[in-house]
Amino acid sequence: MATITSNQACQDIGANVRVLKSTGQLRELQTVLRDVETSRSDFVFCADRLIRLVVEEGLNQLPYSPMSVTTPTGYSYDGITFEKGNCGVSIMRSGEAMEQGLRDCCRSIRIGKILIQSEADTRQAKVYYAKFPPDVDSRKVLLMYPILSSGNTAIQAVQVLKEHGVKESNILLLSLFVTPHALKSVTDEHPDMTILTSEIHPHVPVHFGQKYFGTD
Ligand SMILES: O=P(O)(O)OC[C@H]1O[C@H](OP(=O)(O)OP(=O)(O)O)[C@H](O)[C@@H]1O
Repeated sequence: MATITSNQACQDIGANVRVLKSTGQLRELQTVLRDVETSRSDFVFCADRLIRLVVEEGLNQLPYSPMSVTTPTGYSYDGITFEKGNCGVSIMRSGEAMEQGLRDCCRSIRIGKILIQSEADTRQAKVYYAKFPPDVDSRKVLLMYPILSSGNTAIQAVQVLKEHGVKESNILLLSLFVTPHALKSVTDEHPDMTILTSEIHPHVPVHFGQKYFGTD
């Protein structure tokens, strides 16, 4: 069993933190998502493209085994097959925007959900709902949340997973935009979890959920 921990599509920028390699396409998507003039339709279209890039690269972080197949011409090809035993968990609401990108790659993957809301005055994150596959503690978990601003929501979600028996090292947090502050908070709190993002930047599009779903 092996994993591709570093490849041409992303860079390791510290223990368990990976960032997609910056390309023109990636930069344009990040620009459109930040632009106040972007229509909702363009926003959703570009968000879905960026989500797909992060999800595809997230799948590259999962373990695989060698597998040989026979081609129609009788040639034996030494390929690979990814290990079973993965699941997704989306943090509501904006993490739900990433579910389709994951399903497009892993047709029948199980997807759990967590609802966490921050108190307006204290910014304290509180868990309202959590549903996971029954054997979540033995699975690799692709935790989905597009924006890490303070990081409080993600920190709380990982805590809930740990309370359900998931090992930190089995969690891969997929995010689109992360602030340096959130990155430090999350990695200080949960150092064995892996984080994959498209960008670390002090200004993240905090309007993501509102604009993607068109609700306040
Ligand atoms: O890292 P944190 O500081 O916890 O914040 C993460 C996200 O949550 C907030 O959005 P919102 O409450 O609208 O979340 P939602 O879109 O998921 O509903 C905030 O604007 C960020 O986009």
